[in-house]
Amino acid sequence: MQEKGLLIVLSGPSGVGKGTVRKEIFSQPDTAFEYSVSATTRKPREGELDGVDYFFKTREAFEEMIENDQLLEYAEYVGNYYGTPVDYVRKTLDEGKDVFLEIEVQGAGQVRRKFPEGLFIFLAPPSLSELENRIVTRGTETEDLIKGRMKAAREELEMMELYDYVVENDKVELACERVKSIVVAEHCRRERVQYRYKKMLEVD
Ligand SMILES: Nc1nc2c(ncn2[C@@H]2O[C@H](COP(=O)(O)OP(=O)(O)O)[C@@H](O)[C@H]2O)c(=O)[nH]1
Ligand SMILES: Nc1ncnc2c1ncn2[C@@H]1O[C@H](COP(=O)(O)OP(=O)(O)O)[C@@H](O)[C@H]1O
Repeated sequence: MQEKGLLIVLSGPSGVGKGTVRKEIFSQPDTAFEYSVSATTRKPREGELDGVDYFFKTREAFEEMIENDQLLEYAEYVGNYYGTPVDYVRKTLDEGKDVFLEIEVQGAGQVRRKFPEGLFIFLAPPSLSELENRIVTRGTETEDLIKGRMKAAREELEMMELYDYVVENDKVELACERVKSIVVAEHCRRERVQYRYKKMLEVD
């Protein structure tokens, strides 16, 4: 039987740099994880592509996905739905590949209940003021939305203790290295290595 891949969940407050760290990880040629593209009802930002950055959906289409049980998790965040299509995740894990989710903390909580064997990594900002700087300098939000995101961020930071690992995103390259090292260590810690040896011993 094919050994299953590892479900890696990167979460943390909005504006901490999840998207930035994820893009950097996936731009590196030695990264062997598969990225799970999320569905959302938020409008595409300039340069974003359907099916690459997100599957952009209407509210009706998204609600249909919820009703048809097509989402592993979903959350409504600052007025929009975000969710993880479940088929891709299951299929890819069954193929023995690691799947990487980059999602906000409500959704990560749902994934934890469904996939307790997943690897849950919390990306933390160096400070609250730096988090606010990042949300402001990104410049995609109005003042009201920034306030909403900061309020959510404070609550989200309290969820940190439910995670397997906390990675500080001080410098993007360092944060990426930490995430990748954790995944390597996790593979060594779990049955994967033992499983391979068991197979070898069975053959001999
Ligand atoms: N629960 C959940 N959250 C998601 C998903 N995809 C993206 N998010 C999160 O939704 C939040 C808002 O995303 P977005 O509008 O792209 O803004 P940004 O990531 O803050 O630039 C971020 O915290 C994302 O990580 C998903 O499939 N499920
Ligand atoms: N380590 C970092 N140092 C400084 N700025 C960062 C760092 N990581 C991300 N940023 C910036 O912070 C802002 C928010 O990052 P983003 O990846 O959109 O966050 P998230 O996906 O968590 O909402 C962006 O302007 C990004 O360039």
